[in-house]
Amino acid sequence: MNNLVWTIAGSDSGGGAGIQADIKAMQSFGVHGCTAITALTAQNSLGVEAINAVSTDIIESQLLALESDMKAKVIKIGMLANVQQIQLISEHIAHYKAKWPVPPVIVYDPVAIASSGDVLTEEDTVSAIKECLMPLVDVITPNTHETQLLTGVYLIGPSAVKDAAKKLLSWGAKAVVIKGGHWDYPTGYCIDYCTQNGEEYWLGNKKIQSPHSHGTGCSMASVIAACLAKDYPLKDAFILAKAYINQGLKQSVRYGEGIGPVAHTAFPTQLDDYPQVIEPGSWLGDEIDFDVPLEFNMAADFAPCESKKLGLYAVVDSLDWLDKCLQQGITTAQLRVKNKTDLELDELIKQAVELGKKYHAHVFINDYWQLAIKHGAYGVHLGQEDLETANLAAIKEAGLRLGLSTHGFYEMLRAHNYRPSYMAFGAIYPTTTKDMSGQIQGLDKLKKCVLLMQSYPTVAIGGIDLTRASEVANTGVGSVAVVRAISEADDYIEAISALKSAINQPNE
Ligand SMILES: Cc1ncc(COP(=O)(O)OP(=O)(O)O)c(N)n1
Ligand SMILES: Cc1nc(C(=O)O)sc1CCOP(=O)(O)O
Ligand SMILES: [Mg+2]
Repeated sequence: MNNLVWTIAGSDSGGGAGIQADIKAMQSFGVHGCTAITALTAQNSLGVEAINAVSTDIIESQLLALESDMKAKVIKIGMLANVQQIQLISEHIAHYKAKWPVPPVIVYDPVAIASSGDVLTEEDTVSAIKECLMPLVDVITPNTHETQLLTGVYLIGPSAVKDAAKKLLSWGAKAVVIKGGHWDYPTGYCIDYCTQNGEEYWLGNKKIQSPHSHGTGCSMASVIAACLAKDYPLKDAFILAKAYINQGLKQSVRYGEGIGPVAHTAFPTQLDDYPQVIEPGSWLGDEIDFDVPLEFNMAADFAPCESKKLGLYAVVDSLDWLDKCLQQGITTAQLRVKNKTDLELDELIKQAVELGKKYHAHVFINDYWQLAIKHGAYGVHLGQEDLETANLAAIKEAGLRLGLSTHGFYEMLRAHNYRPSYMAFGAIYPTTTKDMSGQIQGLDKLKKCVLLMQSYPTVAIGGIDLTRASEVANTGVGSVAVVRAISEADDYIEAISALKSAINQPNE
């Protein structure tokens, strides 16, 4: 895996922002940072005394040295000190995008520096950014001040944020993250916005009251760049960058007489540091005028599961398989049927519930929450797309448990808003049971998610078989859900027994 990230940015002699912050943030996320320095700033904790632009020849020599030997997977661009620099960098990036075997992903964090002339307030700089650089940018990460300077849109509220983002997209950026750290909207909160491929996400948390916040913008963009280099989707990179900054603000200290730098720490492991995914129906959602979907019935705090560790979890597509699994002592199972008529479904779900009662097992019904309520199932399992349409209030009122699917950090935090009865993480490995391409999590992410969601029963699913079950269980996850490891086994009775042993579940 290519874990090389370049930062093309200015040096901060005070060590809190620019190149210095970028390298520290990248290091925290396990990527190797290379640099091409555009300016040598003279600054300390009290302010910027000088910005000494590096000549385009010297910048070019740094880029050529890196290109010949250390091609980047992601390039983060920070301070560009003048129009000549913007043009030079744009030409080089255009070349990389056209000629490299794997074109780099470009994260552009425009830097407005308020001292001896702010580059973003000069009209020819903004035109050069707009015309030369923006069409090459994959993700632009301005703060609210930089957004206003670039777009001319005054950010009086959330709809203005969306308008400004649309403008940046129309100039060619593929995705926009607008950092709300300096915004104080709503009062006492910090909300951030991201839009990509026609989707938009808002994150929010209470403002962390630390004056020592120098370098937060550069660091946040660098974490996004590092996470993209590690193949996280942008919405997860966005979450992790916010959590890293929140963690760093809590640990920040001053070194000079003025404002200290955000602290550089490690991968965030405390749920408290993670932002909230803002959803319709929530307090923050109302504050930022979210449209509530027509059929949306928000509910949270679903009935708990009997046990924190659900053990071997059989996901089956017929009553025959349900019966066979329960007969072998499996205590958690799911009926997951697709493409049946309403009449067939009604009968199947009724009988699945009866089988659960017969064997004193916990049977979840996938997707069909109305029939699960009608027949008094133990619980339902829903996907993220169901959250907008299912009547969650009715599921909760009927006392059914709710299991939710998640694929990554964004979906995990979204699911956490609903306080489900268990949280499922997938797909851990590639699987042929369902198209999960682009959503493979692996063991490292599973371990991180399980730690963050340790207050829930946790379930791992996707591509798990006998050879992998024990390494999955070693992440601390409380349950391993399987389809083919049972249904395609030569001897399903042996397979069930071996899977239970592999995850250290006693065979009752
Ligand atoms: C235990 C468990 N985890 C995840 C899923 C997937 O559910 P969903 O995202 O709703 O997708 P479909 O199963 O409906 O295709 C699951 N069923 N069970
Ligand atoms: C149904 C399902 N859901 C997944 C998710 O990640 O949400 S992966 C998956 C398929 C699991 O089948 P197998 O054990 O045969 O790989
Ligand atoms: Mg489903």
